[in-house]
Amino acid sequence: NNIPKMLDFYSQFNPTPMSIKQFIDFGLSACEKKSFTFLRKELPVRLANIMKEIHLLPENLLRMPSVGHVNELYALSFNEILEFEKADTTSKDLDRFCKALIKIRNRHSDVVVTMAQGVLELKESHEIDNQTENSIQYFLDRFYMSRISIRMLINQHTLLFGGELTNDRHHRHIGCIDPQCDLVAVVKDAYENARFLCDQYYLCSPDLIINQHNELEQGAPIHIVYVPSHLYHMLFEIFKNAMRAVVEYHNHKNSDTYPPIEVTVVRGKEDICVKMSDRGGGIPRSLTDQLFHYMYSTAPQPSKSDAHTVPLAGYGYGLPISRLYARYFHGELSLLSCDGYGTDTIIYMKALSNEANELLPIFNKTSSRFYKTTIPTGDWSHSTSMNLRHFSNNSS
Ligand SMILES: N#Cc1c[nH]c2ncccc12
Repeated sequence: NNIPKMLDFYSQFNPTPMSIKQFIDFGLSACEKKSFTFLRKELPVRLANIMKEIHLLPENLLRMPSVGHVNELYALSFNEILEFEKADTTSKDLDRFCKALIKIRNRHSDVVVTMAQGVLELKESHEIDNQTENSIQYFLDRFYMSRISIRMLINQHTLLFGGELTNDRHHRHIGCIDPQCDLVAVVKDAYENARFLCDQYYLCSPDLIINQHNELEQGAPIHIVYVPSHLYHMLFEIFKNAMRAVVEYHNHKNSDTYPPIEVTVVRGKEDICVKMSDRGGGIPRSLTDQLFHYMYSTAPQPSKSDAHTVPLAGYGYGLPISRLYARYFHGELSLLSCDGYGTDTIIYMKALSNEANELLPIFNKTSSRFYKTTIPTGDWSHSTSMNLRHFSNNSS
């Protein structure tokens, strides 16, 4: 196929966001033909929307070898799905479609790391100005959100129709969604795994206290219709950062006991929150934004040989991508730190599955304009002494 023409065609359409409720209802009626008919249009639309944006990247990033490689992967996958444009819905075609989706998912498994390498190649070869950094931050948030959404669609289809037996532990799951996800159980699971790494690296780890508050049913366990693997990913990342902060902060204070990490799970009418509070010394407000910056978080990764010395929390892309998982279904991940004391990190999720809509990037004039405009000069005062340059030196 002539890719540029097809790219222009499919990028004209806006992606169609699904809510968790729609994923559940669709999964319960489980019609493979309907799913196939939806995906053979929706997947090319989502791929084309983000591929058009890749081509708008700052020239020097686009020229990086790793970014070129990712571009090729997307073109290949885009083409492979277009093979099914005219296919009818015989069971043979449906089976080939499933196999193609699994092949595409595997092809793209390393894309997060490959893009990070592309950013590193740029960092090591060019001076990065503010506009480039802003474009990269804007792009990667949208690129990784698009990727989360495409992998969600592929996982739902292959889990529902791919013939892979769902292990009985998850017989009630609809694809990768658990209609009765037990939040406290996921918190404990993420804590145990992060604690294992912490013990291995620091030979100690902070304890865990879990509080629950169910505003709608006093004392009842708190469940949510959600994707457990997304919640786990966010909690595991935050636990690693919190444990590292607590142990490193208290080690240099030569205290041998660590304040526990407190997790509070709250169910409200509109939001379900998981707040994690640590007394790990916190970080200054001037640095909190950087935790979510891809440029700042991109450092040469340790090679496989010294993998055992990988820091517990490397501030890799874990936090920015965890925030994307929270935002993907219209939630949020907020980090509120008190420098000198500790940090609260709150994961917000929608309590109602019909409000948990996918949040998808749209390629249009607005997004294109972002890459072209220069950042407006500041319109708030600065604290430098420059303001005093018209006055005599006030130290005299
Ligand atoms: N995520 C997360 C964090 C949780 N606690 C932290 N303390 C210092 C820096 C980052 C964190």
